[in-house]
Formats: sequence, structure tokens, C-alpha cells
Amino acid sequence: MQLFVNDLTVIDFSYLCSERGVVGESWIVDVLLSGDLNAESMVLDFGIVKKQIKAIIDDSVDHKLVLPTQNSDISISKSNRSDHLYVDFDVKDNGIFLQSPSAAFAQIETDYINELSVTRYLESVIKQQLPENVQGIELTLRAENINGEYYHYTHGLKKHDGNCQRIAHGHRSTIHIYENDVRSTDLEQMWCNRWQDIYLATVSDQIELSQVELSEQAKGKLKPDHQYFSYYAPQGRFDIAVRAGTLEIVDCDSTVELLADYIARQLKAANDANNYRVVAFEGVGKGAIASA
Ligand SMILES: Nc1nc2c(c(=O)[nH]1)N=C([C@H](O)[C@H](O)COP(=O)(O)OP(=O)(O)OP(=O)(O)O)CN2
Repeated sequence: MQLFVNDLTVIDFSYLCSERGVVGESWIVDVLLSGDLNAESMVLDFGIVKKQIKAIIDDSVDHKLVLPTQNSDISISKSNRSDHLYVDFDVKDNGIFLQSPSAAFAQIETDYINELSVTRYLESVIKQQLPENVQGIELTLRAENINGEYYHYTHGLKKHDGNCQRIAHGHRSTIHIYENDVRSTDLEQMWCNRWQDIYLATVSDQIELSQVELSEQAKGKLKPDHQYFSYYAPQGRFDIAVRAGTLEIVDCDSTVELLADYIARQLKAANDANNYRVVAFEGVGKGAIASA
């Protein structure tokens, strides 16, 4: 017997990629279970699927930076802080270096993060926690079908009480921009090019090189255009170094409300005669609207 739950959850995370750098992603998760019926004549109660299997998926990758541990560009080591890690990602023309609580990372034994490697990882984690009558689990991870432009960004919200405080988690998001009440796909395309695989940092989190906590090896690999950001949040101290070409520094927190407002303000500053309405999404099916 098989049982399915579509749209079980959305995983919002980032991963390190040798070609693209740090990539924000949002994947919808569908689940298919197979097994014998239990004493309740069910493969598994939908309530358990929706709460427990979703919780395992969330704990494993949601709001984390996913690391392909077989990728030779990555080096992971213990930080001087207890239960924190240094992650050095040193690729040609790019270099991303972090220090964060270890729970902010997911380590997958692969050289490349994609739907397949994350699916295999999640299936193996979930399998260990299923009741005996459930013999099989198949997950489908899929990007939202977006009819238009979208961008991938990575960020952290230091004031968030939950896991969004992690300095490198992200989203794949679409955006709708209205100029004088008429939708402008040109402006949408412009912002999606500008924020393709971008790290969004808040200016008030910027620090000097002398203040950043990174591995000793990382310090030898930094380039003159590396910029440094750090903050303390309830889960601990977070640090990141990113290069100028892969970064936009915004004058506000990167909540979706303030990003919508930031884009609207930038558009207005470039063309004060026009009015702008920005519908910014954060991942799938949620977002904020701002006007300027
Ligand atoms: N009003 C806002 N709320 C939240 C924002 C925001 O910008 N404005 N941002 C976040 C985080 O960035 C987060 O990544 C979004 O996470 P989400 O997937 O919605 O969070 P949950 O884990 O609570 O939801 P699940 O569907 O269970 O994954 C948070 N809130």
C-alpha cells in the first residue's frame, strides 16, 4: 500500500557550489510512503507525516547552509567556540568563509548539492525513524513553477528568534514590480539579474578584518575585496566573509518586508517621477508588499 502527502513542506536553505558560490534555494517537498497497514488500518497517520516527518526534514536542512563534504574546495574544522564550526570554501575567483554554530550547517557526503543528493540524504535520515510497518519512503524535491523571473539570495536575520538568525540560509524567490500601476517585467528582470546568487548583508553587521572570527587558513586566503559581517544571536556568534562581486549591502535588516521597501526606495531614487509597488516573495507563497 502507498500513501502520499504533497506539499508537505518547503525547505529554505543555502548551499555551496563551486560554480555559483553560495546559492539560496527553496524546494517544495512531496512524500510517498509504502508499507503494510498498521492496527489503525493506516500506512501512517497523516498527522504523524505532517508533524514528525516534516520536523525531521526541517531539522536536517531547513534554514541551514548545506555543505557537500566530498567537494575538494571545502574545508570544515572546529572553531575556537564550543560546538561551532569554521567552513572555508575556497574556489577560483570566489571565497566564502564562515564561523557559526554547528547546527547552522548540514553536511552531506557528496561533491555536489542538487535535488538528488539532498533527496538521498533526507530519505536515509527519515528511514531510520519510521515505524516497522513502513518499508519505503520516496521524497520528491521540486522548485516552484514560477512563470517569470526569480532570484536566489542568501542572508541571515540576527534579530529572529528562530532559525532565520543563521547567517547563511536562503531562498529562491520571484518578484512582481509595478511602475505607475503597470507591471514591469523589465524591472523584474533587472532585479533578478542583480540578485542572482547574491549574499544580502546588512550594513550594521559589517565589521573590520581585525574583528572577524575565521579559521587561520581562511585568513591566508582573503582577498582585498572581501567584506566581513558578524553578529551575536540567540544561537551564538555568526561570522561570514564574502567578496564584493557576490554581495549587496543593504541599509536595513533583510526581512522580506524591508527588502520590498529597499527595492521600492531604490527604484524611486532612480526615477522620482514614477511610483513603484514591489511584491517581494520570500521562498514559496509568502512575501511582502511595499510602495514608494
Ligand atoms: N514577517 C516575516 N517573517 C519572517 C521573515 C520575514 O522576512 N518576515 N523571515 C523569516 C526567515 O527568513 C525564514 O527563512 C522564512 O522561513 P519560513 O520557511 O517561513 O519559516 P518557518 O520555518 O517558520 O516555516 P516552515 O514552512 O515551517 O518552514 C521568518 N519569518
